[in-house]
Amino acid sequence: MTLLDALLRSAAVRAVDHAFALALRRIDPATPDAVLAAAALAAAAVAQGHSVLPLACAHLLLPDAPNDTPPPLPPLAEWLDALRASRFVASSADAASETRVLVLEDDRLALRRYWRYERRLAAALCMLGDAAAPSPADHTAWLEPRLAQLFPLLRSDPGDAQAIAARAALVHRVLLLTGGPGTGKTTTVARLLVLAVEAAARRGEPAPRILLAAPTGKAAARLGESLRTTLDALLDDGLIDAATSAAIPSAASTVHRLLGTIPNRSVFRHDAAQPLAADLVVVDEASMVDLPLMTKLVEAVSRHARLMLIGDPDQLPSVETGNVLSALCDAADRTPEFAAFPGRRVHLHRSHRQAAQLDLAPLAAAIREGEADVALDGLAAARYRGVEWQQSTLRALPAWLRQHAVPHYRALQLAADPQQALDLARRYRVLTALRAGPSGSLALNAQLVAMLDPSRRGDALFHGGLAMVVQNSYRHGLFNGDIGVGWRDAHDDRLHVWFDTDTGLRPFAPTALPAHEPAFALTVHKSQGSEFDRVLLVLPEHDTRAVSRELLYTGLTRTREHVTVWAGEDILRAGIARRAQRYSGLARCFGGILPGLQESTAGAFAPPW
Ligand SMILES: Nc1ncnc2c1ncn2[C@@H]1O[C@H](COP(=O)(O)OP(=O)(O)OP(=O)(O)O)[C@@H](O)[C@H]1O
Repeated sequence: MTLLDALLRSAAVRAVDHAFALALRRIDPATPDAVLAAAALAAAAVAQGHSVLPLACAHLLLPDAPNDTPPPLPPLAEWLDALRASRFVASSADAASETRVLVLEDDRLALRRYWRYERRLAAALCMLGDAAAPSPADHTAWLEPRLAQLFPLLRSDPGDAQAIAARAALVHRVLLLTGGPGTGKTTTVARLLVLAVEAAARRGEPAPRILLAAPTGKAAARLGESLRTTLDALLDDGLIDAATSAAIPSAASTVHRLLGTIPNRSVFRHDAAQPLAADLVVVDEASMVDLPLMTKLVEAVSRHARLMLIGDPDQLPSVETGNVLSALCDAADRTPEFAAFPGRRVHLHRSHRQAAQLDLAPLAAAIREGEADVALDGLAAARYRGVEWQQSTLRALPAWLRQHAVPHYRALQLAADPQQALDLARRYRVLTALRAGPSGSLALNAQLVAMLDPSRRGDALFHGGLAMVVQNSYRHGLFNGDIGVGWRDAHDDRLHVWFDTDTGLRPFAPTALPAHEPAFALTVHKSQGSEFDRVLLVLPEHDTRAVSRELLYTGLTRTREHVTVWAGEDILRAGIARRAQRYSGLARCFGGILPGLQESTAGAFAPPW
């Protein structure tokens, strides 16, 4: 059997990756098996979120199922020789040739499409950063006293990161504002927007046109609400005037909507030729934005505008390709020694959220730092308020679900109207590490559906049922991850599924819904950008690569009040030891050497490609 076929058989590549390699073989039947296998693996890597495949690490991408041993890969030197000799493989120097669908840099193989996205993104960021930045000298006289008013901590702590972020936002065209939950990212954004408006007024200019966006409708709604609450408090305290408050929008939209989707096209209305009508673009939950979307977003920001990307790079990266926010943070952190990132990153460390019921921060920190003993000791001693550890088996789970989860979901059926049902749905959610298998979201959804409405055969289209759309449908204005509630109208007994969309609460006929599945149990990946009062986090019984530090951190931090962790000690320990590695070439695009990448020179960045 060829290596290519063996990879398909062991599920190391998908049928679609295999078909991609076969298409290359049809073009050139003499293409060696090693090249075809590398092509299929590079395509499979994209599906796992990697934008490049370091061939030396390719074995790490093979499935880790205990009884399905993946085939051995070719020795690296031979593999590289075969690739270099292939008509389908470009080195970056001759990457302009369109027939070369793969690009090989050192031992890093990429699909040309994603290689180009990374370069386009880096070029677009450099264009923004290159544009003349306003001189900080304009503001200095008034800025410091004003900062001290808006950021009172500055008086006792000159290193207050929130104030540093605000200062940076006035100077840099590109700002990455990062931090964990409750570290004050939104609070800081509100205040730095105030400063941007006031700075323009002091220069005698009109207020900057500000646009706010987030990858999902839920995250956008949360950003808008949270900014408005902060601004209203500043207004009430007399710290800003009504004109300043009015200059800052209180509505955020999804990134797709901001860019203007065109039905059935992957390009948007706004691009470099038709940039967004904005002087300042703020994108929250940026860790969820994948590489192609981030590229199109940054290209659509006008050359004279500023861009702020807000997010938590410790969370799992976007389900799609590219650990974009993390890669940009990497590049920013290594500037100027190793890279030339055209902006600034400010990280907020301190959590300010005071929840009487929940003390998650020390556990989240131990997991982030990989300190398994600290985390497990704390869990075993019930030291983290609001965190409960159930070291139980999956066999015991259905009874627990019936007792603890089902009452929350039953409450949806008794709600007064669809809006109240959707509000109630935010109170509780079962989260899983995996989609498949006995601990996966598919199995737990099937159990929960059967408990809630035994007449259903697995779908959630019943009164009070929660359904999640799993594909983008621009026609419906529904996007992958949007969750709706089934609602039977008392007058005509017809069931509709109601969604909170960009344009408000909307009903959809079940037959008209895009692809969907029950949403009583969500994978942690799908839960990103959402928060719930209470969460049950279910881990598998056998160790798997999917359980990582980032997955645990993201799953736990979805909760506002209480989380139950259903997991054995071994799984937790293995998960805390593992990092959700994503391979990306983006940081290298900023013309730097990153440690471990074995580059010999730090070439200067030279856009555009
Ligand atoms: N410097 C500060 N001093 C006191 N309280 C603060 C400070 N910064 C933020 N807070 C409070 O901490 C809470 C969390 O702040 P905020 O919502 O801005 O955090 P966030 O990082 O945006 O959170 P999320 O992860 O939910 O997006 C809010 O109640 C806010 O008022």
